[in-house]
Amino acid sequence: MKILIYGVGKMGSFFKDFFIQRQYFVKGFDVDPSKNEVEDISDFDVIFVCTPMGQIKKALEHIKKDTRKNPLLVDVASVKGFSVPLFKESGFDFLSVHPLFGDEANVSLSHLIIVEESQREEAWQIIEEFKKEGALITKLSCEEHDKQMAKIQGISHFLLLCFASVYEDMGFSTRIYKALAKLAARVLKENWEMYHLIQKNAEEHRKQFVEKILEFNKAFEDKTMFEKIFLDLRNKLNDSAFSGLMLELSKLNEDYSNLQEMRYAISVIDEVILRLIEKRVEIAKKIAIKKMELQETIENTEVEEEKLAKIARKTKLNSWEVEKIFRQIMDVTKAEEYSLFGIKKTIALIGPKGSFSDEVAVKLVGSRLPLKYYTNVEEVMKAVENKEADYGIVPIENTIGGTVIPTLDALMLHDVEVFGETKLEVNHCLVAKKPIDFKNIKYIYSHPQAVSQCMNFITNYLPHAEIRYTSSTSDAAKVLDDFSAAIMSENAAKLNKLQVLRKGIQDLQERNITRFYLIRKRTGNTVGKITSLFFAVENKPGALKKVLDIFYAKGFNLRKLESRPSKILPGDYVFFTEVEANLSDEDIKELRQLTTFYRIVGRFDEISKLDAFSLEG
Ligand SMILES: O=C(O)C(=O)C[C@]1(C(=O)O)C=C[C@@H](O)C=C1
Repeated sequence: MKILIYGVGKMGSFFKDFFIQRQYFVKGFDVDPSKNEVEDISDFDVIFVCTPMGQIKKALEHIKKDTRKNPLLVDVASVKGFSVPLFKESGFDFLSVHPLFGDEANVSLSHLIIVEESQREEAWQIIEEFKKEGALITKLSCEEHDKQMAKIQGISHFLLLCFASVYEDMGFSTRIYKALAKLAARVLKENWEMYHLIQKNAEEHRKQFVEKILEFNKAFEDKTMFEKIFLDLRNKLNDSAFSGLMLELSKLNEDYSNLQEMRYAISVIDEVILRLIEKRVEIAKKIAIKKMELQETIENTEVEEEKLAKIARKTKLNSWEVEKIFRQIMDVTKAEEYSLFGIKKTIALIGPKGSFSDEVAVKLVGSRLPLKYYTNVEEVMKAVENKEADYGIVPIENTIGGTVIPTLDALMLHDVEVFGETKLEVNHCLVAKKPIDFKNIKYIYSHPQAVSQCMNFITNYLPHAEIRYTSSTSDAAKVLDDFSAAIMSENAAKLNKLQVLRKGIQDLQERNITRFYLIRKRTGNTVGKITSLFFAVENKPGALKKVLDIFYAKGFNLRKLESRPSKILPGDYVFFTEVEANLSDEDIKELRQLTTFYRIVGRFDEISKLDAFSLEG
């Protein structure tokens, strides 16, 4: 296919380069000899007529006179009411298009409006090339095209010409003033006849525009009116960017044959997903304001779980993976909802939702702070130490199971401090997917600590069942089948939609209390009626007694005393104690003399509510 570009101005050059880059045979013809590449225009299959509008008629006459073939002509003029009749009169087959270009940063074709189609093979090939480039194709009638262009071009040119008339170069400028001057200069470089034709079509739009200017001129005298107009316009432009994108989306089809087209389609879809997530967040922020007014928590797990279940039912894809995406979207949404109220702090705890730590967190902050779930104490401590989370909740002791050793060991290793403690009464329940006789339960799933707290019940009622440990009580929910049961809190059972077979199965009825530490990255500034610390003494008789004597002499009661291997030498131990006193610098000085090592883990009081707004740190 041999292509002639008739008129090698700005538009002509674009088409010339476009087809040369795609390996076509292309020549330029121009009245300017420096741009002209051919003497003979008779042997071309396609001729793009890119002359100024006032010269189209002459160009068509020239082509008619000189051509031997029956070329397909391409009309690229921007006022179709003017050009199309001329092409029709010429008697040639022609394709009439209006190419629209991308923004400043992207000068390639972004949109091709087809006004007159042609059944010729060459026309199909040309349009395919534009589609491959990623141009969106819209079909409009001649009248419709000119009507829309009269508005789009007519008003913007009018505005720029008015601006040019008041523009003054003052040697300094703002970005917007400069940008407008640049745009106006661009318009003024073009052929005035074409711009006059555009303005002729835009008479009505110009009139409306001038009326609007006068209306605004009056309204802007009033501050409230200005604010209203300003904010309404802001919304209008936001929405129009969005609806433009949706229009692009609606034009995508699945009939692609080439990689570039498919990639473009996906990039449009990605952009739509992104804008939809942003829109989703904006609406959720409005929900957040309502929730605050109604004193409801930001997080509503019931709403979330219901939505996720619905999504999983609806998707044709891997529902587990799709659910993960939506969980992530909800996390982003919640973070934005929280930040609306200036809440950016997060709490790390052992999850999943419904765990005992989760119950504590909800009790402490009423889920006014975003919660980050981890699988074990070590991970929670690391998250706090690395500032992935601002606070952490870790279990330290249970009335039945005793000290939570992994917590002690992790406190020793990580750069965190305890700034508070809180207690939770733990009530274990035996749960299952549906009602089941105890004798038919083959397996019991739960966390080792929960199992150890319910041993009497298990021995008496479920002696035949095999115990299988899981990393958390509510993780057990995931592995349940029709012949197994799990031990977890009533809260976790509710969250996992499980049946409670028996409540309160723990050995010590009413007294199964777990104590939790509230931790944060070490600041060294903790205060409270209790001090937690590690210390080590020389390996000789009476060394520990001397330390204990200090506490005795000062009348400090010890709530707890544990020893843990130092993990350096066999037989080497580190002691952990909770002293019922706010140890002063003086107390610590005395300690230093009698110990080989000591470390204050924190001074703290019992906390029953954490005020998300006044948390320091
Ligand atoms: O429905 C709400 O309350 C919301 O704030 C929205 C949303 C969500 O992203 O879907 C976010 C937080 C809630 O936990 C539940 C749902």
